[in-house]
Amino acid sequence: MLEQIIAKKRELIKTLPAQFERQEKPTRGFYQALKDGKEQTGVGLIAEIKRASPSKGDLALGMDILSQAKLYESGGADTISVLTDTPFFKGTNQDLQVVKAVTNIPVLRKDFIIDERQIFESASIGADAILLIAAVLDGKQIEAYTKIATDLGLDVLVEVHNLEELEEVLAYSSPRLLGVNNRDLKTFQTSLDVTEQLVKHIPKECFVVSESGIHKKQDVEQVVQAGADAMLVGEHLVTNGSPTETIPQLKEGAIHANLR
Ligand SMILES: O=C(O)c1ccccc1NCC(=O)[C@H](O)[C@H](O)COP(=O)(O)O
Repeated sequence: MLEQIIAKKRELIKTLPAQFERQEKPTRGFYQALKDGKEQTGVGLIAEIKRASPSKGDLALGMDILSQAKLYESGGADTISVLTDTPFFKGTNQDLQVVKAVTNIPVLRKDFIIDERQIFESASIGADAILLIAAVLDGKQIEAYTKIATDLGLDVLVEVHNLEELEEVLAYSSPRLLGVNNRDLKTFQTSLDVTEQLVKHIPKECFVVSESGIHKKQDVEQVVQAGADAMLVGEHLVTNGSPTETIPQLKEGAIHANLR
């Protein structure tokens, strides 16, 4: 699946312009917002706008992005992730622009970045942070792309799925924000044990985000207890009623973990 996604991405990148306009406005601090969220509630939250996915198909095709984003913010999300990939996730760059315009919290562009022009594009559409995936980039590319993003004022979330990817990343850079994705990209199964296992190998200075497969407060308790500082939640928040109720419920899991 990942190979198919990347093959399609390569085709689309050919159509990107060589240059993009710089944003006038300064970016919102994505990393800082997650840190503040952790300090205030025990766990930072990246709430995801996810219309569809390769593993689950259509999740929330008719979702009103504008009100969903506002509900994320008023429900207590510290930041928002927007999947901008169209062929596999049915998201768009415009989704991100809408989210940025109607909220005051930082926005992550969640896409499959394999070319530096996509980083300039991310800045031009108003992203405050980008995702770099170790399953599709080597350590050197992650180091180089992080520099480009940082120079543009963007924060970077580096994502790993296993120890091999983690070691490759750490051999070339020291990411401030490290995402551990609990989804196996071959089987699509999610297991929070991935966070438990990998956190032990992550330097203490990294701010760890547990990503995917988080659906209830017990899941949050498990990943926070394991050492995660923040979580990235998509499916649960787009399919389970109002985020003003589901977000506080999830965040409660951190209180339980920290009380132990
Ligand atoms: O979600 C998928 O099916 C998927 C398949 C292949 C590559 C990436 C995929 N998802 C991207 C994500 O990382 C998740 O959207 C994100 O972590 C939220 O996960 P969830 O809370 O389980 O929706």
